[in-house]
Amino acid sequence: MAVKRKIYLDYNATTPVDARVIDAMIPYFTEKFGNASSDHVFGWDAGEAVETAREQIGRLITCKPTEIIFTSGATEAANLALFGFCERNKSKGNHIITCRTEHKAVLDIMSALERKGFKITYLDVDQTGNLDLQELKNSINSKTILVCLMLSNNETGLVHPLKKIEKIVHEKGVKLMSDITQAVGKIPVDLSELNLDLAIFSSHKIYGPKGVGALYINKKNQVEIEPQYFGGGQEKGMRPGTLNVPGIVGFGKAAEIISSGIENESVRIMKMRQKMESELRKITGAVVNSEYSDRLPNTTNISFKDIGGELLLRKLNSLAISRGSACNSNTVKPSHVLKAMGLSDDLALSSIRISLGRKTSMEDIEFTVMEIKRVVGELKKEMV
Ligand SMILES: Cc1ncc(COP(=O)(O)O)c(C=O)c1O
Repeated sequence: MAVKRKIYLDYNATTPVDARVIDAMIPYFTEKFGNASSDHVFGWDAGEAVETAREQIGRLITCKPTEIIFTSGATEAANLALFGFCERNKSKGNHIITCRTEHKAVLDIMSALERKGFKITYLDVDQTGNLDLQELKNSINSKTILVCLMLSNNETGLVHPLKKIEKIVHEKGVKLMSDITQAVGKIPVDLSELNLDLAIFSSHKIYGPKGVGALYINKKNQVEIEPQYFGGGQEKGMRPGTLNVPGIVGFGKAAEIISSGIENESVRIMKMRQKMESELRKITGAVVNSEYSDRLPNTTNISFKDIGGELLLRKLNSLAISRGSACNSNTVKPSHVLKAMGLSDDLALSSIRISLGRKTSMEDIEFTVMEIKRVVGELKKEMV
């Protein structure tokens, strides 16, 4: 099908790699191709570049470079964190608390941990996607070793009050892990203030390359995990294997670039989102999910009552938007996040996620609004 105009509005799924990031990476494929573990000049160059990246990332999230372990992405970091933590701490208890609206990268690991004998509490959320902090407090028992709650939701953009959560969890002597993948680069994330014990995030959400991410392990809080892979001892033995030097260099550069512009960019993006939502809300039956909650500036999740989401996306073929999270897009199951918020199957299926980013312009937004209004109007006519 010929598509005249293409607008990318799926920045929560992935982002284009910044040209400056590519420039920074190229030498590490060519003249500086060394293995960071090698003890000679090529290895030293590569090793130094990895350490620079660690510093750049540390500055973005305010943590020590030594607290960062490079992985292939947030999913691998989540596996290492959760299996590694549970294995190391199983003598202290077998209970973990998480939430129904977490990303599959966390929820699937929780199911695997359940099969290994761990007990998982899945906290409910209200219609806005928010947690009941009293319920969190009440769920912690003498067997609880870990609470795992994301900073911001990939589908709705909802931001959890992690600072308050941290107080509750630490007062009970329990450790706190967070999937900060969607928040990093979109809102300021300061780990020295949040006092998380473990955190996971990814390069490709911040205009860096795919296939590289990180696990943060809080040194001050003496968090310990058991390695899950064995080999050459890289990354303090936590993630052995030859390092993806070009990818790591790109991740570092992306972190450096994004850290200087978060505030201005979020104001620019918020303005566009406000304009878009105020227009889309005029469509009869349109509801913005998590609208009045603390939300990422770039994310809109909107339901159109009685309109099939699949048909809507097919007809909106000039817009790259998503139904629920990218990992769900091949299935027609309603989003587990929207279902947890109490939406019916039909309403959840009629929801789309629009996520704005660096290349989005006001003109794109005007076109998007026009297209959505036109297609929803057509679909409504077809229904009568
Ligand atoms: C909240 C969240 N967690 C984890 C992931 C997985 O990240 P990665 O693709 O780096 O494995 C994603 C990506 O979609 C995400 O949005």
